[in-house]
Amino acid sequence: MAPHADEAHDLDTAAPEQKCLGLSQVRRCEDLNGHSLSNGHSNGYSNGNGCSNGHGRLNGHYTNGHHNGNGVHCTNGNGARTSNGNSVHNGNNNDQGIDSETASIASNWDAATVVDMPVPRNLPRPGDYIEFPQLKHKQGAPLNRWSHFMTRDNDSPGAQSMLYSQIQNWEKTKNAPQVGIATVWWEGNPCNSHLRELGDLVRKAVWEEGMIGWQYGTIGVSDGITMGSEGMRFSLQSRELIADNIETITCAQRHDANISIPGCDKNMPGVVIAAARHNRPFLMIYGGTIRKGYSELAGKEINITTCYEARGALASGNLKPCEEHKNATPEQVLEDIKTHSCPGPGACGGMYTANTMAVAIEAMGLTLPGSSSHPAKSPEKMRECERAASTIKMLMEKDIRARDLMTRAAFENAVKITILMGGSTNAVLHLLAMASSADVPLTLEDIDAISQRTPLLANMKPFGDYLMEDLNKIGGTPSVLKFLIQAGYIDGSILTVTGKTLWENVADKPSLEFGPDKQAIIRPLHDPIKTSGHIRVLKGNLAPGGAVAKITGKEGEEFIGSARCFDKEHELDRALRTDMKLRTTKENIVLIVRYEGPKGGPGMPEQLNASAFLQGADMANFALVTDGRYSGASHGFIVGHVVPEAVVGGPIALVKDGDVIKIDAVENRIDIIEIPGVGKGEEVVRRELEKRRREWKRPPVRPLRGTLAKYARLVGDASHGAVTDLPVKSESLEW
Ligand SMILES: CC[C@@](C)(O)[C@@H](O)C(=O)O
Repeated sequence: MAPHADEAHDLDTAAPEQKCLGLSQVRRCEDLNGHSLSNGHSNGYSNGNGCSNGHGRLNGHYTNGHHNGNGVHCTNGNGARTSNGNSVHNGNNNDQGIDSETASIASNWDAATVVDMPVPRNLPRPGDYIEFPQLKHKQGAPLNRWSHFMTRDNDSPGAQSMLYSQIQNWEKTKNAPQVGIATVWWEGNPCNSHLRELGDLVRKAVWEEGMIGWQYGTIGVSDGITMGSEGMRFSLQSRELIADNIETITCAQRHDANISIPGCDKNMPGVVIAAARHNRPFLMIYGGTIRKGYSELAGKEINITTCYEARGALASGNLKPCEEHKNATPEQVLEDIKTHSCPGPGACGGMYTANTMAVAIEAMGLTLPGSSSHPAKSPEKMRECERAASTIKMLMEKDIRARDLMTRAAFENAVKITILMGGSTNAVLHLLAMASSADVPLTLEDIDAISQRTPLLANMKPFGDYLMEDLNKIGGTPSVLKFLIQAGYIDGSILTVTGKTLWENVADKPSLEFGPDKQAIIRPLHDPIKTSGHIRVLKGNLAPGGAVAKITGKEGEEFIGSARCFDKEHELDRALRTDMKLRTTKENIVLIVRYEGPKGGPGMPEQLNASAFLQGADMANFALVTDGRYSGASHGFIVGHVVPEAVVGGPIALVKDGDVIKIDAVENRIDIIEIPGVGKGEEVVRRELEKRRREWKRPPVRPLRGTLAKYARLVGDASHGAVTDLPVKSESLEW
């Protein structure tokens, strides 16, 4: 069937980085947020007013008179509110790629009366994605901007018949907007097992708003369950598959909006990457954290990490029962820990990867307030699901799309809160990947620069004492955001899914209190855990393309030791279990685990088994270096994401047992500084590595077929987020 005339060539052609959309005309702006994209990280800190940071940020001309009733006036105490002054009168013109016929369909939709909406538009580059004329922006009705091409007139009777069979109501089939509800549901993982129930709540609320809610599932992989096995190789690629899955359904089925409900680590970046690609009105509902567990035999609160660390403790004779149960064997203690670590549904409870990503995405404004800290099983989580329906409808009415919120300032918030909260190293990969999908410039160097000037404040696990459930009790992420906006670390002026600014979302939340007898989870600014970030981007002759370390300071800031190399994680695992000489050495050892990168693994597996073993066995004289990655639960002197990875001939492939390696988390370097029998110093090492490179042969790469083989062929390096959907520079792409 020939496309509708208005479906064919009705696209806006302005370059995305120049776009800022007024509604009845395309306006060109320097950038998306009133400051230059290229120097975005020089954001500086706001003046504590929590709303304006003096960058002319767009923060609040979103008036539609109904639904959110926000009237958005900044409530930051000083009334500061900035606008870039580009308010554009929308009027009722019909030049946005939606014909008059469609407009009449829209009349059922109580057209919004938006008059002034300087939303920072971040449209994809024309040609990057399958194009729909509805790429044109328009406030108010119709809300079925994408789906009406199937449901109007008689062009698609087959589609209409099939849709009607599910809806049983012609009025709705023809006119109601269609909201995709993507749940990363599957029942084998506590992080995901409850998501369909949450999806059902959302679906019901969407229908009650007069819209159609289509719930569907995506794939998911559990890091916790696959940890240490070949299955773990599928974990990182599941992020890409989730993104592909949601992009496919949203675009193929022409959904008018998307609500995604992820739970486990890769789920969150996966749904956000999808949102940047389909660029429909979007919001994310995080599945929520698990409750903490308790082991009677160990006599302490426990969580999933306790299981992994108990393994090392068992092997080294450190796993002991508490006094009250002193007759229990170590095996019984382990059994009790395993039984009680996961007391219900929800994602792993510390500031591990899932909670890190959820907090980061909330700080970007892509969730309702509190989404990242509401526990999986809580009335707050249920209310959030119900509220999602009216929120998405409001976003559709205002035509605020995913990329409009995915600005440079939003990404900076995400990086900063990851550091302030002691988040997972995986956030580096995921934020780079998410930014890449939204065409927002964000580099490893930007993350490093932010980390250098951002303190670590949260006393949360893995290295600290508290879990997300504890944080929720003191006000959760909204109270933390309120504090951090007031402190000037987080930009409160970004637009969020509520149609209000981040500051407006949290201004009336409880304030954190500091001092004796108050909370001990978030440290005051004058007493941080570390004055700069725990996430360190290292470079040096071992990782010329970058590496990412997690250094909280507890483990020291410098490590010098002799290399002990392992090709693949299972070799190290075997050595840790069986090589008593290695385990009992008093020498400083740098364990190198290679051929575990995105391509070489393939799949860049998380190496929690090794890091937890070292913790559980108190092996503080060991550092770990890998081209793979770590769990959010990993801590100790750990360096991952080494680029270039071994399989492409990176220097990590050339290290030999005994080489002396220095990791310097102050100067942010990782170098081979001495080669026994050859000599010391930069030049000597460089020449020796050149010699070894000539002798190096790439080991056979497996597998050759199937999803991981496809992944290995497509995936980029970790310093660029390990993405499979790399930005294409020109149309002359070689196939
Ligand atoms: C056991 C599962 C974890 C904690 O490893 C993973 O979720 C992560 O944080 O990376």
